[in-house]
Amino acid sequence: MAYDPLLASMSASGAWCSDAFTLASIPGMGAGAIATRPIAAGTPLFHLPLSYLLTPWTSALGPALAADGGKEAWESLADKGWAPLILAMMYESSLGDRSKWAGYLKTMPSEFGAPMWWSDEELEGLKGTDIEDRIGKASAHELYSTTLEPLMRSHPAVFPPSEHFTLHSFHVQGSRILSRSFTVPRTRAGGPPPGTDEDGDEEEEDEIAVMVPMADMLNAAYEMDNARLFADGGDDDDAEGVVENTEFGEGYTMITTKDIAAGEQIYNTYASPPNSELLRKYGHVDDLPLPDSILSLLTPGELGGHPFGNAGDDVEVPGDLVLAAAAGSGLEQRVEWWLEEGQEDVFSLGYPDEEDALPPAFIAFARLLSSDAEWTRAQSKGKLPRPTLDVTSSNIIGKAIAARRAKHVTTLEEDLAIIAGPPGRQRDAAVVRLGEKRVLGVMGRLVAAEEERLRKQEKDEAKAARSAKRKADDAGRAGKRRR
Ligand SMILES: C[S@@+](CC[C@H](N)C(=O)[O-])C[C@H]1O[C@@H](n2cnc3c(N)ncnc32)[C@H](O)[C@@H]1O
Repeated sequence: MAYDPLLASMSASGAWCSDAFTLASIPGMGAGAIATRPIAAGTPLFHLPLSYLLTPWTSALGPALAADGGKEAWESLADKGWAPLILAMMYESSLGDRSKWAGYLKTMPSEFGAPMWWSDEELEGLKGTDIEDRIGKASAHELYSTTLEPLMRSHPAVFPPSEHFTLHSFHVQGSRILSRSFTVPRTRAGGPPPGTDEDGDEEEEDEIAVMVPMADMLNAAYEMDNARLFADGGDDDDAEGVVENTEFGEGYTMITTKDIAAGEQIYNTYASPPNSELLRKYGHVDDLPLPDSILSLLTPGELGGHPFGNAGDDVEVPGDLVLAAAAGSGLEQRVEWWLEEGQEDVFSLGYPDEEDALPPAFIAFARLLSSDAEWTRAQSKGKLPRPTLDVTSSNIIGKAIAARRAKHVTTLEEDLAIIAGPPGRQRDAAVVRLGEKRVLGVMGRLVAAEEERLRKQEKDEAKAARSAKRKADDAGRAGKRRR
């Protein structure tokens, strides 16, 4: 069967795999893992030794380049993000059956739904969404042409002319990493231990992207995860003791976190990102039944007979829209101060939960721009403004939300009509747009209601103060008359 090479490659590398699940084709999701019998929570499904993770240090590329006089060239990639892993995957693919990961590489997709692969016309559908400026095709291309291509050209013995060393293959491997990699501490990937800083203290170990065969065959959907990858050896804070019960050596083990019925799909978690991020990285969107707590916040127009979406959706409101909404002069100095304090220049809005509706930093920023008293206090005390809404800051935030909403070029009706149609890239883009518009709509109304309440409160307080003053004046006049 199609996945036999992966299983064979796993067992040849000292990995272990339970027969409590099988890999199968799942409509709309590619391959996925299905339970072949009931599985209790806490059951290991497969285990991989560290040496079977595909990383820049476990790959045969480093030694091959060193043997060809390319040690320094290889090491020069260390601060170039995914470049070493992409090159290692290109190289391992070129080895064919001589690669330790041959069976794994054969099961990997070469076609992707992520916008990196969309035509210009398809990309039009993402106008105004959070993905629009984050696709990163141009910067990826630059990494290839300025760094990887020259390195490969300097070592033709390691990189002979081959379909595996082209720009296309570079993008394929990059997309595999984007949609399937895991991050692990550098030393567990086979990398060098952290160095020391100028005080002689050990630097914090960084996390790097690696490929984890079989673990990347699991799909995910919002809060549906029933298994997770745990680090054997106890460096996983979330392991909750389950790891100590496994009999495996150092490596990673996929363990069920819930009881799973026979025939049910086994889901990992991708950390429940919003649809914009799901589409950008993984090439799909979550269009699942929304909870009543969200549905009740939508207008009939936003609902549009489609009670589905991603409860984890969010939208970013850039700080410059807040600055424009504040519309004051000399505010750039306040923005500079804010950034020097290490604060973000974008504010992420999601559906409100009971505790926090607006991010406190969003309110604090709006207050910094709108209140001279807060600005004076910020400068003299070095403190961020209090994250408490007043009429002016809620008005500014409302305007910034409206300005962010205006970046979407389609209407709700157009989006909903596309969503009612066939699946595909256009529909995925419309699902992203609808989710963003819903979040902005909900948050815009919430802020407007708060502004209204605060205005009324201000008016009532002013009225009460006037009436108290009148009473005091009347009492004063009466007192004078009595005297
Ligand atoms: C880590 S891989 C999972 C295995 C993958 N299905 C395969 O065939 O190799 C992630 C990819 O699986 C697909 N996928 C995962 N979860 C999905 C979902 N809920 N709906 C649709 N596709 C999904 C997406 O193509 C995503 O890029």
